[in-house]
Amino acid sequence: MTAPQNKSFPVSWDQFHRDSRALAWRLMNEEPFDAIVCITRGGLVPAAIIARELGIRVIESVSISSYHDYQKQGELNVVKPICQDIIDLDKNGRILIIDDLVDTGKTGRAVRAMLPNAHFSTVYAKPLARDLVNSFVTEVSQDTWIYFPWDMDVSYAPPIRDGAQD
Ligand SMILES: O=P(O)(O)OC[C@H]1O[C@H](OP(=O)(O)OP(=O)(O)O)[C@H](O)[C@@H]1O
Ligand SMILES: Nc1nc2[nH]cnc2c(=O)[nH]1
Ligand SMILES: [Mg+2]
Repeated sequence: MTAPQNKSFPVSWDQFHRDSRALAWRLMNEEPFDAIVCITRGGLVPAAIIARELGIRVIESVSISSYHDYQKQGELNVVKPICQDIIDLDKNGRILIIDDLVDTGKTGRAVRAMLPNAHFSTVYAKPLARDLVNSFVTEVSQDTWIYFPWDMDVSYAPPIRDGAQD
C-alpha cells in the first residue's frame, strides 16, 4: 500500500505526444531494437509514437491489469502473455518494453521477469520504481496521480476566485 495520491498531473494529447517523442530521442542512443513489447493498455499510445519515430514494425503486447478500482491496486492479472517468438528474440537483448508509467513497479517487474534482457522504458516514472526502468522522460512524485488524455474530457473550470482547485 503506497501513500494516497492526492496531487494530480493532467497530461494533454499534445504534451503526451511531445513526451513520447522525447523518449524516442533518448532511445536513439540505444538502437537498434528488433521489436517493441507494449504493456497494454497504457503502453499502446506511446508504443505507436515510438514505433513510428524509430521505424520499428514488429509490435507485441502483454496485457496486465491490477488497478481494478481506480487508484487501488489489487492482484496482478496477466490477461495476455507474450508470444514465444518474441520471448526467443529476447536472447539478443534487442527488445524494447514500453509502458506509459511505472508507479509501484509491480506491473513492470512482472514484465521484466518475462524479458530479462530487454530495455524497459516508460514516459513517466514515480520514485518507487524509477530504478526499474532503463529510461524515462519525466519523474512525478509518489503522491501524484497522472491523468492521461484518454481518461479525460473537456469540462467547465470554475474561476480561481470561486474556489477552483489547481
Ligand atoms: O507500477 P504499477 O503500480 O504496477 O502501475 C503501473 C501500471 O498501472 C497502469 O496500468 P493499469 O493496471 O491501470 O492498466 P491499463 O494500462 O490497462 O490502464 C499503468 O498503465 C501501468 O501499466
Ligand atoms: N492513470 C494512471 N494510472 C496509474 N496506475 C498506477 N499509477 C497510475 C497513475 O498515476 N495514473
Ligand atoms: Mg498499464
